[in-house]
Amino acid sequence: MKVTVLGAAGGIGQPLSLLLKLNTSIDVLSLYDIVNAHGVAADLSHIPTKSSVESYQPTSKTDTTQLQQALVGSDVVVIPAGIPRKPGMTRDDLFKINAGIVAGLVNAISIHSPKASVCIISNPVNSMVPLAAKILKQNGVFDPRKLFGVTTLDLQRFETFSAKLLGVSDPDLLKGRISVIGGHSGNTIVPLSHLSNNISTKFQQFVPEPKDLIHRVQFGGDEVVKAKEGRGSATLSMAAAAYRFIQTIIDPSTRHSGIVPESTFVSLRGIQGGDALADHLGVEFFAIPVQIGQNGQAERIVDPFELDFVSSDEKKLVAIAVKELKGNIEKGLNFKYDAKL
Ligand SMILES: NC(=O)C1=CN([C@@H]2O[C@H](COP(=O)(O)OP(=O)(O)OC[C@H]3O[C@@H](n4cnc5c(N)ncnc54)[C@H](O)[C@@H]3O)[C@@H](O)[C@H]2O)C=CC1
Ligand SMILES: O=C([O-])CC(=O)C(=O)O
Repeated sequence: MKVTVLGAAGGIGQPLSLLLKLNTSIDVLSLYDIVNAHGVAADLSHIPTKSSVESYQPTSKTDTTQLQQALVGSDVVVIPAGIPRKPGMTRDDLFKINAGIVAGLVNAISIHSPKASVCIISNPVNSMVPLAAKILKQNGVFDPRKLFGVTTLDLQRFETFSAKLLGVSDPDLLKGRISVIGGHSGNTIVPLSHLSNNISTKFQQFVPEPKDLIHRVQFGGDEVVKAKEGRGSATLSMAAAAYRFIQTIIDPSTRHSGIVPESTFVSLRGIQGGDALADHLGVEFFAIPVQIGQNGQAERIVDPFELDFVSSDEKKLVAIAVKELKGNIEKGLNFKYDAKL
């Protein structure tokens, strides 16, 4: 099992690489960054776990061999490369710079590790995943079951804040019993609390007016950006979230036994159950609970609408989310990337 982190020396990349180094299912941990990849790898290589750590860093602006070597033979590639927000910025403000970075990396993936599962963390996720899908498609290697936008941090926040309000001492108990669907920015983030009768009743009892909770989940990222006062956005909680998601891809035994699996932002068509959902929602990309198969691919969409897990109030939030998502998706698809630049 070879896992490659692109952007490994960053605020998310470093703690995420640490967590991956501690995972005993991984044989090779491949770290790539345009700065300090070797330093991070040297540091991690002093941890006595099974995996070997390799590092790759371009020696000039035109050096593509390092990225190629980092990617070759990868089973999973994670992308936390790109700039983070500062106070006053939206995730959409990151689009121009991050689209160029992500497009270049995904283009290289399509050439050097076309069969890898690709997990995109870089913002804005709502646009980066459509952009990545387009590039993979153009290069003839797109498998919608292997492209994931990592939205697990929204779920982590919903679990954390809900557990406090519900008086649940161990937030783990909520895993698979609440969910977050839609996308990964403000109004596109839709928390769902009606997955199980038990939990739904608890919410009615302890959170009869969920507006504040929903708002906190939707804008949890801003809370961290503000608290960091210009020194970036969520990194540690994000590393934990990405690790949680990657674990479900590389190690089926870590999957929780809740009512629904965890959500991820995917290209719906091409995944079992995706056509019906795309037709129902009127969007091609959406964060939705996805059953991950033995080989780490999205096997089946577990549709919370079909299961009648979405309340009428939540459906109104979904309608708002879909409206905004359409623009985000279009923006990603319209980005012009010239591989020769
Ligand atoms: N999906 C989610 O829930 C979340 C996403 N994010 C996003 O993750 C991204 C990274 O955030 P941080 O780690 O805090 O930023 P950071 O600035 O600390 O790290 C980014 C890293 O990417 C590297 N990088 C830049 N261009 C590169 C390239 N072409 N190839 C390889 N590496 C490259 C930089 O050298 C740097 O080490 C941001 O876009 C941020 O908005 C952040 C939190 C949550
Ligand atoms: O808010 C940001 O820019 C980073 C992010 O995506 C999050 O923390 O959810």
